[in-house]
Amino acid sequence: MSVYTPLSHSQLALVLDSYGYRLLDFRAASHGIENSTFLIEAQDRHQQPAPLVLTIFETLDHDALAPYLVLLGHLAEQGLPVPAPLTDHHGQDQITVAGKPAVLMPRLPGEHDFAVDLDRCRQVGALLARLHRCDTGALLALPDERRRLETLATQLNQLPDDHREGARALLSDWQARPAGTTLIHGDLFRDNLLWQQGRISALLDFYNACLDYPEYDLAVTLNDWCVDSNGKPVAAREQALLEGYREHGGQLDDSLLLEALAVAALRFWLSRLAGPVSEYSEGQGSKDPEEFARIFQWRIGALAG
Ligand SMILES: Nc1ncnc2c1ncn2[C@@H]1O[C@H](COP(=O)(O)OP(=O)(O)O)[C@@H](O)[C@H]1O
Ligand SMILES: N[C@@H](CCOP(=O)(O)O)C(=O)O
Repeated sequence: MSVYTPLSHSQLALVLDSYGYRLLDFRAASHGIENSTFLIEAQDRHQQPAPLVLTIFETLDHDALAPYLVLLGHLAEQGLPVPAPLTDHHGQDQITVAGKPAVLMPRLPGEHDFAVDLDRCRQVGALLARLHRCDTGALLALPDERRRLETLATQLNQLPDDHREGARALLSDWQARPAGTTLIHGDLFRDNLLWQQGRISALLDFYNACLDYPEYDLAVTLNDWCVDSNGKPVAAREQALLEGYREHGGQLDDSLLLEALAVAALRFWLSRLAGPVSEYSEGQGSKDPEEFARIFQWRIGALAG
């Protein structure tokens, strides 16, 4: 759970009122480290239950948030299990709460479940293939991952001596490639999916989405879903995820994937080293960088052959 911006019952009731909902109860979300997320029980105008989520954005401003909201609406329209933003009485999909941008969305069904098996890996691969096929014509420009990597490169001096120069060279090779043009999620970790009766019911947290190589998205995903507690790749899981991807029309370049796996491991090692978005959090706040140090070691070893 992370709540950087606490809200009182009456503050939240006022917010919901401007959308035509009556607040019954709320709690902080138990996952997530970037924003303040409240899971809400409410009633609509017809006294029907309305499960909702309010997210207060801790780092994105209104302009930066706009492309993600367009993206969510677009993906929901195309039948992906993502929450489309709701609009208030004034037709706005973004509001200001406690001085920060905020968005109200339907709460999608399902629960977090961190267990990994081959069937789940296959479903995740299939979901990524669907996402990567989405048309991007109607979207507003999304920030590009290359810029994020450029910013994260400032953390390279925090790496241990034996990895620093290798990591620098890897990143500079990667950055020299032109960016890909496929819509990618960029953060498909287990905590960004919900499950219901063994099927994926929600894909969440699109705030790392961008246009880049599908191999990079697969790499981010494989590094969370398909490694053991020592960061060692689990071949059967990788195969299942990639099979699911290919069976649903996804195509990939194996040598690009090998490099992307190392870059993606480094990306989350560096972002975890950079620390939480704010000193103050009522919850999880940060994640262990060492987990990605171990994954990086495996991935850079495989890349070196
Ligand atoms: N629309 C939604 N439906 C159901 N649960 C949600 C929804 N949005 C967020 N959550 C819950 O809140 C958590 C944090 O949301 P997320 O967008 O991942 O925040 P953060 O950006 O802080 O990582 C999710 O892991 C999930 O448990
Ligand atoms: N998945 C990343 C952190 C991104 O934060 P999230 O809370 O938005 O998923 C990691 O594990 O480092």
